[in-house]
Parts: sequence; C-alpha cells; structure tokens
Amino acid sequence: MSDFVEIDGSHLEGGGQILRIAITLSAIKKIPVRITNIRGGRNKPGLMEQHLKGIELARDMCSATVKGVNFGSTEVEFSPGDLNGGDFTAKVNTAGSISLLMQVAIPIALFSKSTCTMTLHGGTNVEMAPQIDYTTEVFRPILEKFGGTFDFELIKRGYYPKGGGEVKVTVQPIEILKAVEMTNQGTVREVYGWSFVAGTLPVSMARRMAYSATSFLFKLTRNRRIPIAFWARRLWAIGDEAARIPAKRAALELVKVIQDGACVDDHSQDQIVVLMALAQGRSAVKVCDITMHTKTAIFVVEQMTQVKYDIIPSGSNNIIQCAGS
Ligand SMILES: Nc1ncnc2c1ncn2[C@@H]1O[C@H](COP(=O)(O)OP(=O)(O)OP(=O)(O)O)[C@@H](O)[C@H]1O
Repeated sequence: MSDFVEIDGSHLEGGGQILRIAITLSAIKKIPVRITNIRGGRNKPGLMEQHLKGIELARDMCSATVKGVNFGSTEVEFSPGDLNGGDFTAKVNTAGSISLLMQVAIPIALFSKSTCTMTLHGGTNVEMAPQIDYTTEVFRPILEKFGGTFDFELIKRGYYPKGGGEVKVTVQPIEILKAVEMTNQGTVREVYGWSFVAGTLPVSMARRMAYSATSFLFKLTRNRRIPIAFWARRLWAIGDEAARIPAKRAALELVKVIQDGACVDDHSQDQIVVLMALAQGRSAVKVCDITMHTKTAIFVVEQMTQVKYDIIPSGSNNIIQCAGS
C-alpha cells in the first residue's frame, strides 16, 4: 500500500492552488503527498514556472524528497523532511506571482524551527493572483489575527510579461496559530488604496483611476471620507476608458463586501482556509458567497487532515467554521 495521500489536481477549480495547499500541508504536517492531474482544469495543464518554483522552494524549506518536479509535469510526489528554517531563494524567470510563492512558503516558515529568510523573484503585480500590496496590506493583517506575521522588503516591482521583481520576506517561527472569530464586521472607518499606471503612461492616468474609484466609492457608500493615495508605478492600464474600468471594478468589489457585512473579501476567503485548519481551536469567519477557490481549498484540507468544515448560511453571507488540528 502507498504511504502517499493522493490528491486529484483536476478537482473543482483544478488550478495551481490545489498544488500549493497540498504541498504546504504536506510540509507542515509531515504527510507524504502525491498530486495527480496537476492543473487539470486549466487549458495548459501541468507545472508552469511559478508552480515549479513554489514546489522547489517548499522542498528546500523542508528538505523534501520529490519526484516529477519539472516543467509541464502533471504528477508530483513530495515526501517532507524537517522544517529547520534558514535562507531560501526562489527565482521565477517569468512574471509568475511572488505572492503565490509566499502563499506556499509563509505557513511553512511559521512552523519552522528557526527564522526563515526568503528572497523571491518574479512578478509583484500580475493578473489572476494577489498583488504584492494585497498580500502585505490585506492578507498580512488577517494572518496577524491568527498570531503569525512576516516582515518584507519590496526591492523591485515586476510586471507581465518580464517579471524581474524582487521581494525579501522574513518569517519568525510561532508556537501555534490561534483560532479566530471574525463574524462581526464592526464599523468601517476608512478606505484606502493605491493606483498605478504602466510603462510610458502618464501619472495623470493613475490620478484619474484613483479619482474614479473614489467617486464610485463615495456614491456607493454615501459620504464616507475616502482618501486614496496616488502612486505612479509601471502596471497594466492601457487607456482612458480602461482607467475607469478597473477603478469601478475595485470599488464595486469592495463595497459588496462592506455592504454584505462580510469580514474578509472573496480573495482572502480561500487563503484563510489553510490557516483555520492549522490553528488551535475553533475558528469562524463570515464571508460573502463561497468561492470555487474556497471549495477547492476545503476539499484539499479535508482530504489531507482530520479537519472538517461547516458552512453556515447567515443572511446573505456564510460563516465558515472548523476546529483546527
Ligand atoms: N485579484 C486578486 N486579489 C487577491 N488574490 C487573488 C486575486 N486573484 C486571484 N487571487 C488568489 O490567487 C490564487 C490563484 O490560484 P489559482 O489556482 O487560480 O492560480 P494559479 O496558481 O496561478 O494557477 P493557475 O494558472 O492554474 O490558475 C487564489 O488563492 C486566489 O484567491
């Protein structure tokens, strides 16, 4: 009989997230894992550069023995060793997301025996992944509620298609992650954000995006004071109308979460599933609709551990609950 827990990488969302969660839990809980049909839900299945470098980083962090860790591979075996801490480097040679490398590595680092320092190269602000600013300004405060945190230094931003960004992350080990109760939104006192433009685009476009986002937010939230900082950096906006589209989308996404009374937004939802599983005690978090990424995260955790989640409808929201292991 095989000692490996087998995870079907094509299930539900069928993307790289299944891989990251399986590898993270494997490293922390010392569970050998075999992931098959990797990214079977995507047009081009198999390991892409970002996923490959993420697994290699996790391998180095826990001295794992691995099989099938090469570009395009659709099946990987990962047998973890000890989490000793130390200095690690991962270099994604494309714009593959540094935040997604952090998604694999930070929980592992928190449970290591000594400090982990990671030098990560790749994209800092790319589509379909957390912006580095999201990871540091949205995800990190949530992580802090669980009792973990990280220091970071943003050395250089990197964008599609070249990448070339660099971030240094330092994580101190913790004894335990604490369970959280986030079911009451409280009062939203301030909203802030960053507006960026790309390449040769003028800073004035970043201002227009920020202005559009502010006025949408103002209309939607009625009279709240909403300061938005203007930062000019290289990013992806391409035209004047295009400047309003991401601004409106950002405003609408945020207002939906605020008005629904949820305590985390749709993108943090799936990222906290793993933290809840690793925390000591019973956690409860109020979210909007359960996303496919969240269902997928729950599937992987339940396959690999004894943790069971309850989803309890609460008005137009849901409360995700579980007792961590
Ligand atoms: N705009 C966003 N802000 C914050 N987080 C995001 C955003 N978009 C996506 N994410 C998060 O990024 C992760 C993406 O996982 P997903 O498996 O879809 O992508 P992936 O690893 O790049 O692989 P694939 O190429 O297979 O899609 C999820 O945790 C998701 O919540």
